[in-house]
Amino acid sequence: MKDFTLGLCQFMVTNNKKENLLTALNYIEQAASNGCNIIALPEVFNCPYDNNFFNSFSEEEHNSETLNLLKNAAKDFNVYIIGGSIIEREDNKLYNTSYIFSPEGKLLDKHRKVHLFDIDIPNKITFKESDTLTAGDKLTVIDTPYCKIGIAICYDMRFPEMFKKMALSEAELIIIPAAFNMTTGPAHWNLTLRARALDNQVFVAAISPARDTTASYVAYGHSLVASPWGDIISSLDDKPGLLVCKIDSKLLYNIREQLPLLKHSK
Ligand SMILES: NC(=O)CC(=O)C(=O)O
Repeated sequence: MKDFTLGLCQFMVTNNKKENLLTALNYIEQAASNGCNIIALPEVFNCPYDNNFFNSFSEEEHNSETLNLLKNAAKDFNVYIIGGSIIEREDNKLYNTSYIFSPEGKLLDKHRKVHLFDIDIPNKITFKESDTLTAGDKLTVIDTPYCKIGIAICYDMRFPEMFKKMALSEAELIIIPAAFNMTTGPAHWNLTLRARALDNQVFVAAISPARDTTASYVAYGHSLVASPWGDIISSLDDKPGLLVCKIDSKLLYNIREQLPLLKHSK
């Protein structure tokens, strides 16, 4: 692992795909001009997070205006892009999928959300992703010249065993496009992200859409970076914003040496 600068783009997602793509591109350009080497977008960043929109906003990988834009942006700005997630369509099935591009514009890998968000908290929030989506079934850890990056999507973060597997596959940074809501966000967002970082002695970066109180699903916001010590080293509030965070590789090496949790794990 070596030092680098991470950019998290937290913006408002609307029901106009073209507008969302333009916003994403503007944020990527701004992050690149602030020296970011790795830039990440929110969960389902080109479409409202709502089952009613998923099918009509879905795209096939081989013919996707969103993936073309991300690929070209990665090349034009010479950066790694963790493309939040989009609704991917394949063989009449829909997936919540994150695509990762290299600075050469090469598709390095993709991660399909493994744990679908099916919850029912009476009078608070009910959501059933499995009404429209199919779950992914693989772990995603990619190698870059900066560090090994694990990818998880939102509800995946609640499953510590998945994060342990990524850490054992040598992930040093885990990036999580996510969209918690106004019930689970205040209760669990910081706690869960800090715990995943501390347990696995990795940097954790979570990127949410900005909060839109008029949306059917109101995202919590609060994109953040947690360190391998388990503290929050940089964060946003609920409004649109760009988070630029310098990642100090020494921090990870020192913490792993001084408190060798991964070595002692049985
Ligand atoms: N939206 C999700 O996938 C997860 C979430 O909001 C939560 O776990 O809370």
